[in-house]
Amino acid sequence: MNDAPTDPLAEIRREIDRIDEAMHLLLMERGAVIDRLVEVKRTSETGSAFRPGREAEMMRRLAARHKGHLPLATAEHLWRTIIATFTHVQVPFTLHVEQGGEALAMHDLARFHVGFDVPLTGHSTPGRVVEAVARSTGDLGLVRLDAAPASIWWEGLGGDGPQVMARLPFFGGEGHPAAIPALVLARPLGPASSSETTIWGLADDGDATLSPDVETLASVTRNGRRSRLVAVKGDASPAPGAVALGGYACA
Ligand SMILES: O=C(O)C(=O)C[C@]1(C(=O)O)C=C[C@@H](O)C=C1
Repeated sequence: MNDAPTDPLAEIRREIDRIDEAMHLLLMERGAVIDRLVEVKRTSETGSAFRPGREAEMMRRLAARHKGHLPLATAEHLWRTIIATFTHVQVPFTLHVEQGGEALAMHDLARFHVGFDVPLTGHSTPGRVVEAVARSTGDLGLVRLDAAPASIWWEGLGGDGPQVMARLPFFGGEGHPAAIPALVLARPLGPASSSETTIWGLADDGDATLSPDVETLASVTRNGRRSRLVAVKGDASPAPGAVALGGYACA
């Protein structure tokens, strides 16, 4: 009989190694499943593998089962990195990031969401991000949600051009490491996008009032003409003449 005392630290480390190996094996297995997904998914229709509605569902489930010491933001970052990496594996893309003001926070937000396999290109204004996404087939854009921006940058959204696909931070909350408010842009993705909340652009002479459930995200007044970017739950137009500019799912 071997009655040598077991080293509790060595035992715990063996447990950690077992868990790490299982996680690594599962991640590699996930990669093989993605290979099968590529064959059945009709990515060629949009030129992008990004599926924001599906990602929102996955994030909600992640939050619902989350407990213990690991911060939810860390779990979110790990999964965002995994998902973005597998999005890039399916169809390579660049993330165009507005880095005019708050450049460091925007860079952190980008890396929090896409990890390090997705290349980033910085742009000095949101308008340049919109143009870069418009010129691409499947690139994504990240623009800061500034309530009083220097330009009506959303004039470049809509139609066949870039649209709003997600709003960040998805969870946010106290102490979130990447909480700068921003919008994710992409060329139209068809049914892969979400319109739980829709985004609209509208202009008036400064006299139109909107219903209280309309959230104004940004507003610019020029020569007495006010242009606003607004968000509304559901898909009902907030005002006559409002132009739909995308939509997103919330946590
Ligand atoms: O479900 C898909 O369509 C996928 O491409 C898979 C996956 C993932 O890695 O889970 C990757 C990209 C999408 O944005 C959503 C999810």
